[in-house]
Formats: sequence, structure tokens, C-alpha cells
Amino acid sequence: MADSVGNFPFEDSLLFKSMSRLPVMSTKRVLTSSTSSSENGQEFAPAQKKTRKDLEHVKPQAAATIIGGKRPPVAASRPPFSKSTRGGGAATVAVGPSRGVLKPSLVSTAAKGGNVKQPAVSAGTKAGGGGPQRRHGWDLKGKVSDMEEKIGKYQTKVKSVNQENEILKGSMVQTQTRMALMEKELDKQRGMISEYETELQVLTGVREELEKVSSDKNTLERELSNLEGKYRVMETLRDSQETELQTLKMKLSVQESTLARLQATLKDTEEEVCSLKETVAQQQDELHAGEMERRRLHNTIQELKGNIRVFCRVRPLVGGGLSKHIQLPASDIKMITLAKTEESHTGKTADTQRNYNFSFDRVFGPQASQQEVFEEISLLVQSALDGYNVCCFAYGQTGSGKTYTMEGDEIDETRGVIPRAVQQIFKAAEKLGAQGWEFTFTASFVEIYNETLRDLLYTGKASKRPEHEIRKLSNGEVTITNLTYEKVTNEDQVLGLIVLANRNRSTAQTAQNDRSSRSHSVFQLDIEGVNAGRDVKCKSTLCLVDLAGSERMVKSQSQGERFKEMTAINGSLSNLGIVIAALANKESYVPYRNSKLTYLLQGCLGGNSKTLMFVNIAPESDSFGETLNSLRFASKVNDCVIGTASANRK
Ligand SMILES: Nc1ncnc2c1ncn2[C@@H]1O[C@H](COP(=O)(O)OP(=O)(O)OP(=O)(O)O)[C@@H](O)[C@H]1O
Repeated sequence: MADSVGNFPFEDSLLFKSMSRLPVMSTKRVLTSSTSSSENGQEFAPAQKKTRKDLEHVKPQAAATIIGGKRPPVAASRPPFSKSTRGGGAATVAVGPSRGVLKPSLVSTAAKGGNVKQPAVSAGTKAGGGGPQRRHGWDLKGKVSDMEEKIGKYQTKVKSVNQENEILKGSMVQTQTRMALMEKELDKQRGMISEYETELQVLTGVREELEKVSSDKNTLERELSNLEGKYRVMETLRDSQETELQTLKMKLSVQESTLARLQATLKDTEEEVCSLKETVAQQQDELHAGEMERRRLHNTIQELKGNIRVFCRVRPLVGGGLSKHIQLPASDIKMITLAKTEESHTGKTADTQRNYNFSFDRVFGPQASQQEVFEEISLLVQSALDGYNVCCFAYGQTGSGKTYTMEGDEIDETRGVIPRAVQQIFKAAEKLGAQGWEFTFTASFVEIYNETLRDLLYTGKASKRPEHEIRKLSNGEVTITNLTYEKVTNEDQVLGLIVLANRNRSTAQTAQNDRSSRSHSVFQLDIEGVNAGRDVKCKSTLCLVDLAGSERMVKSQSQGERFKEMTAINGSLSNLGIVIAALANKESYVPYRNSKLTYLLQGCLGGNSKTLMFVNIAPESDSFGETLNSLRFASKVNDCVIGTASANRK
């Protein structure tokens, strides 16, 4: 066993004895060539030489225990000293063929030597070809001599091993020193690596930032390039605008001088306008006063003409020519004579002619045009705009020309009273607008058949046609429930409503023959005017009525529905006469409620209205009786003087 300095106490006999049993000391060198099994010193010498040579090349790791592996174990790369010293000194070194550093010549085995298996054959027992001869038992001296020789060899060997050990120790110290240095160096290097790594991280960050900055730079460069482009455009624009500005400045200076001139002119003009405004205001006042005066005078004329007037109109003969029994004196436009030749009952006397003379406000012969007729009515229509209720109705037998007079045909010349009145009203309203008047117009169209009301402006389903009632409001106005009251602003709208009403009438006509002849149709236009500047308002109704045929049916021919119709027509027409007579006589009770027609027209027939009745007559001989009746009825109406009308003004 090696001590701390590596000396082996071979002089100790006990130890010496025990060592003789150590397998380490076997002459059989495990790592040497198998061919060398000799125990003589000649054989050892080359081995030692080899070991020294090898040791010169031993690197720090060569001190590790390497056992026959192709590569040294991982532990061999580390400093092996602590391990080998624990084992009690020298390490076992085996051949590392791949390295070639340690040759198989050297095997240094520790006294304990547990790890390396040595051949069990001792030196003494192994008899080689050249070894000492076996001595006889009695040859003790020889044996001792052999032993001493052996001991000598061993001692030499131990010495060389000790030398080797010393060299190894020196080498180990060197190696340790070098290792310490290298470890220091390694630590230093590690520190540097860590620093480098930190630096690398910083640099990586810097690089990323640099890349970002570079990309930002690219973007900014692009933006800059765009901006530069825009800047160039703006510069061009600025240049052109500067030129324009110069031009404008020049123009401005011209304009300024013009303005100065104009301002002077304006001042003069303003003064002039001021004086003109005063004149206009004065003239407007005068105009308004004139308008009011016109209304007053117009109304006076109308009153003088009578608040109920009757016009007679004779329809032309269907086949042309002149009527035999109707005479219209050329000198008097108010007279009409109905002449009837009565044959002598006895035949002995001459036939006598009986004349029935009638006088009306105006008589229109068969040649009278629609325009001529309307001129007389237009004064009344003007009264409607002035705030008076106006009612115009056509009375006469079927086919006498009532509808022709009221509605006429579609062509301009043959248009009747209703379209002409509407046209006049909208035109006059427009003119009055210049004087500050604003008008609102509401139209309705109703039919009275068999004392039942029917909305002629109804556009819904026939099955859902509502029923109507006439109501008198607390303010005296008359209204019809569920009736269409259409706001209109121009003539065309009203004409459209008339077309709709005629369509509604003809639908009913298809269901019942000649129904239109047996029903009254009432067109109403409610007029509301406001002159806000003068604080004046007016409200009136223009009522245009086409009455049912006035002919009397022969009682024997009247049955069922016809009889009912006849009763209704006769009732309402005779009641119309009664109402007009009651109004004319200023009776306290006027039976308006006796028929739907008079109840509906009560606002237009009362003291506060102007009424015009057309009596239409047919010229045919066979209509003589009905014509006479019509003229008699109209004559009665004509004799009535309805109380002075007053305009609905506030
Ligand atoms: N003054 C006139 N000039 C030319 N034609 C006329 C004139 N009056 C009426 N007529 C024609 O006579 C015919 C009958 O007239 P209209 O239909 O107006 O009578 P009506 O009294 O309204 O009859 P109904 O009571 O059946 O409605 C129509 O063809 C119409 O064009």
C-alpha cells in the first residue's frame, strides 16, 4: 500500500509476505502483449521504458482509470485525482486502443487492486521454459538464494515503480496546476460567454429595433415621397391660384370702383324705393278700399237684380228649326210666350190662340251659347268669392237641357256653368292673392235619390258604401256625415272630381234606367278666404244643383218603384217651391226639413244667400204641358224677394 508520499514499505517483512500473495505482482502483465509471460528483468525493462515514454504523453485525463474500453468513460474527461487517491494511490491504467496514448505496457496496480483481475498463477508456481529449476526439498539454501534473487528483483521493481509514481505525482501536480489554470480560464471564458450572450441578447434586441426602425424608415420614405408628390401638385396649384388671385384682385379693384358707383346709385334708388313703398302702401290701402267698395257696389247691383233670380233657357229642337209654340220677342230678352192654338169645340168658330206670357230675369233662346249664359252668372260667382253664399240650380223636365247648362260638354265652348264657375273662382282667388288674400277650397258632390244621399266622390268598395245623414252644426253650418270633402287647390283637381262624380252616377244609371233624370246632384265648393294683413276673413259656399226631371207622371202609369220615385221628386221639388215662397214671405217657419234637398240647401237659400234658378224648357210640341208647368213654377220663384243678403265677413 502506498503512503502519502508514495513510498512502499517493502522492507516490512510481514507486508512483504503478504505482498507476495498479491496478484498485482504477478509476472503475467494483463495489458502487455500476451506473448510476454517471462518474469525476468529483461522482459520488464522494455515495459518500463515504454511506460516512461507513454507518461511523457500523458495528458491530465490519462491518470484516469481506463479499462479496455474503446473510448475512455465520461468520468475520464474530468480530473480523476480525487477518485484515484481514495482508492489508495496508483490507478489502474489499461490500454486505450483508440487513443494510443497509454500503451498496454504499463499496469500500475494498487496494493488493494480489487478492480483488475489478474491471472491466479503466481510467479513462483509458473514454470516457464527459461525459469529457475525446481529445487529439491532439502535444498533450502538454494531456495533462499532464489528467494533473495526474487526479492532483489522486486525491490528493483518497487524502486522503479516508486520512481514512476514520483513522476506521475509530479505530472499530476503539473496537470492539477494546469487544470486549475484551465478551470480559471474556463470560468473566465464562461464569464465572457455569459457576457457575450447578454451582449448578444442586447444586440439581438438592437437588431430587431434596427429592423423595425428600418421598416419605419422605409414607410416614412414612401410617405415622404407621396407627400413630396402632393407638395409638388400643391405648388402647381398654388402657382395657378396665385395667378388667379392676381386676376381676381384686379377684377376686385374694378368691382370696388363699380360698387362705389353702384352704392351711390343704390342710395338714390333706396330713397326712391322708400317713397315708392309709401306710394304702394297708399295705393294698396286705396286698392283694398276700392275692393271693398267694389264688393259693396257689386252686392248692391246683385240686390237690385234680386237675391233670387230666374233665368229661362230654351233648348234647341233636336232636328233643328224653330219651335211652333215658343215665342221669344227679339226686343225683350226677359220675355217668353207660350202660344197654344185651341181648336173650336163646335167647329163653327175659328181656332183660338192662347198665349202664356212669362217674364224672367233673362231668357236665353236656343242659339244662346254657354259663354253667353255664363256671363250672367259670373257676377254671382264673384259674390261667392266676396263671401256670399250662392246657389244655382237647374229646373226642368227630363231632356230639357239641365245637365247641358250645368256641366256642358268637355270641349271648351260647350263647357257648362260648373267648370266655368270653378275656373273663374280660381283665377279671381289668384288675383286677390296679390292683395293679401289666401283661399282654401273644399269640394263635395252628392246625389239625392229617393230621399237618400249618395257620395259621388266615393272611391271605396261598393259593398262598403257608408250611409249619410245631414247635420246642422251649432254655428248654423250644414254638413253631411261620412261624405268626401276634398281639399282642392286648382281647377284641374275640381274637373277631375266632376269626372269621378259622373262615373259614379253612370254606374248607378246602369243599374236603373234614367236614374240620373230622377235624382238631384249637388256640387258644393266651400270657400274660405283670409287677408291676414288686413285682418279680414270671409267664408261662403257655392252650390250648383242639377235637379231631377220635373215632369209629372201619369198616375195610372206610376207603379212600384216609379211611383216611389215620382213621389220623392215631386215632394222635393214642390217643397223647394214652398221653401222659397216661405223665405220670400219672411215666414217665421221655413219647412227646410220637409225634404233632403231643401234641408241640404238651407244655407244657400236663406236670407244670407244669392240664388239663381235656371228653368230649362224643351221646345217640342209634346212637351208643351211640362213646359207650361215649369214656367209657372219658375214664375212663382221669380216673384219671391228673399231678404237682403249679407256677406259672411268677420
Ligand atoms: N242649349 C243646348 N244646346 C245644344 N244642345 C243641348 C242644349 N241643351 C240640351 N242639349 C242637348 O239635349 C240633350 C238633353 O239635354 P240634357 O241631358 O242636358 O237634359 P237634362 O234636362 O239634363 O236631362 P236629364 O234630366 O235626363 O238629365 C243632350 O244631348 C244635350 O246635349
